[in-house]
Amino acid sequence: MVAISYEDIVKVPKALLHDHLDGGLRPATIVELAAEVGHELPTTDAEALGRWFVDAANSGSLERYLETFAHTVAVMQTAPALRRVARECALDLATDGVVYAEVRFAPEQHLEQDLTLDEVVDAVVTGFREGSALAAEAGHPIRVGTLLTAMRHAARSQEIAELAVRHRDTGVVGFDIAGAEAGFPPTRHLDAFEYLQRENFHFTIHAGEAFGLPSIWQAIQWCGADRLGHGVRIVDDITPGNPPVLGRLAAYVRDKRIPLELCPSSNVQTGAAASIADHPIGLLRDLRFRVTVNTDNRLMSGTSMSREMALLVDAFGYGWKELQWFTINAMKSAFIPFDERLRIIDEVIKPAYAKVIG
Ligand SMILES: O=c1[nH]cnc2c1ncn2[C@H]1C[C@H](O)[C@@H](CO)O1
Ligand SMILES: [Zn+2]
Repeated sequence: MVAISYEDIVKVPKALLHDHLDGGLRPATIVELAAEVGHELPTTDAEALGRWFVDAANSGSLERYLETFAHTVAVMQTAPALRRVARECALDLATDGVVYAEVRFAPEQHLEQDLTLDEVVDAVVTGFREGSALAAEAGHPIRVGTLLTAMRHAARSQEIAELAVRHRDTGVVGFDIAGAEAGFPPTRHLDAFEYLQRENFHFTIHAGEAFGLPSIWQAIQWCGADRLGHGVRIVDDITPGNPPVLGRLAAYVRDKRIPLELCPSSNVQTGAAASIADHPIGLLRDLRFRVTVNTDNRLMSGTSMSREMALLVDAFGYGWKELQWFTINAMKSAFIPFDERLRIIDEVIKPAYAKVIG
């Protein structure tokens, strides 16, 4: 069998559920926007800046990895800057062959000048719409949904949850919490999650990345998360063996088909996995958890959706069937309505993979 190349993977449709807007800027855009606002960068050479982000994020600690966002958030403080970054994000994802993406960001981090929360969301959603239109013209149709993130160390989750619900008919499809995990359990934001449930809205929670099972358990059993952002530490509840034995929480996650938004390169950088080959995605896929493949932060990982898949092909020998399975898993787990998900699976994903599977 001929190995699948990165270039082949770019050509097939992919679905991405976990990508941060402020973790995916083009280095050249950061340089330009920083010059406009007088923000000092580690270097003003775009190529060197791209390398700087990856090196700085290769820290082995989530907290240090998150420090790099100071430079992206600093240049995303005006409506035109947010709109541009969102437009370029949609274009870059579409050019990489992503046909469906949920992109998240934290509106509360973009209030340093005089924008309101609603203006921040409007600017980003407009940028995604413009980028998607440009991508469609260029022959790369993409549907981008926005997720609003609240920072878990802060105390604005209820406000951000209400903001998300307010914009649910104009592009916002879900809610999330992110930021340093240790010391900031999801139950701190229980009011927000209960509010979202009463509103029949969707949410995912970053859990089981830098902190283990208690965080995953709270996210699901206390907060009612629809999906787990990362969730990779669910392996701590699986005893190796032949066959491996699932504890009660791991069994629950698998039985209920709770989607895991796994982000291989990001996990290697923050120390959640030793290498791609050692990443629990191999085991979790073999055990048929609802596994999805994601980028997390394309800038900090120097990656793309196609590159993440290519790394998995190299490490685990996956073929087109597995790549299709990841893609359909993601599409089934998306926060847009069922009929739209089905349309993308039946009309876009399955026909394209049928051609390459043969
Ligand atoms: O992988 C992550 N874990 C926790 N927080 C994260 C991760 N990637 C990005 N963030 C944070 C930093 C961003 O500023 C924020 C909103 O996108 O979310
Ligand atoms: Zn993330």
